[in-house]
Amino acid sequence: MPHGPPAAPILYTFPGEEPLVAALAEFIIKAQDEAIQKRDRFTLAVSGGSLAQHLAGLIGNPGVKWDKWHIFFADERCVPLDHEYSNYRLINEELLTKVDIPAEQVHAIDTSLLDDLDELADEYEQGLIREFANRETARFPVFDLILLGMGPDGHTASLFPGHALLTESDRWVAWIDDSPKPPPTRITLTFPVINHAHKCAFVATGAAKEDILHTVLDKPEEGLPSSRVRVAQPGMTYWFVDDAAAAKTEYLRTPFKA
Ligand SMILES: O=C1O[C@H](COP(=O)(O)O)[C@@H](O)[C@H](O)[C@H]1O
Repeated sequence: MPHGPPAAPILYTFPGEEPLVAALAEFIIKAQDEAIQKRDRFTLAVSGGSLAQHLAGLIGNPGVKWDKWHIFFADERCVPLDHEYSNYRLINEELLTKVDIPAEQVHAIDTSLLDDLDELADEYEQGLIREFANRETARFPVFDLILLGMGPDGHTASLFPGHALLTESDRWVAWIDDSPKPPPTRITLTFPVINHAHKCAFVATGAAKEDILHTVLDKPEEGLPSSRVRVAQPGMTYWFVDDAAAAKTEYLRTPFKA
């Protein structure tokens, strides 16, 4: 199906952690069911950071069909997989070690290439090509779902404010060696990939995110990275936010319905 201009993001707010985690699991399972019905598999890109702990509603959930899941990383820090900074380590500890997903369906970076960021990003992109080639005719891979976080500076994945990568229009996976947040070296999916997904969902919680959420949702013209996530239609962008993070935004709330 051809892609159209992006629709405005949908904002769901929740009174606390527990209802947000439950709703997010329902939302992910619905995306999974739609994907399996149409394509017999579920392709997901996950972020690191605080997102990992918000995936707890999937653990032990009978609705999840783990054998159909193919997990990539929206961004990864260029460190060994057991390093304290590794996004893989976080997701592995919080989720993957607690569920029954085939190991070959989890696509971590190739840590033998940590000394050559160009090679590392290229190898990760090749993994996407192997997964998506001949399945979608689009110029970019079309993930069923990309789960994103947002840093207090408005960054998402490893796309930071003011960085040259914000205008990348060709590569699927890019590297940086000047991340303002440690560690400096990272790879990241680029905006064209993120904005071609079937669905993209941000998760942001806590009062430390209230100012930046206000800017990102109410002043998109400022062009912060998280404001630039606008999935092309028929895809959609969603925000799962708790009341603390939503305290300052005046953006229209939508009642959650999976
Ligand atoms: O550095 C990163 O930060 C963002 C946001 O993290 P959070 O802990 O504030 O939610 C995260 O989404 C990204 O994957 C990570 O590499």
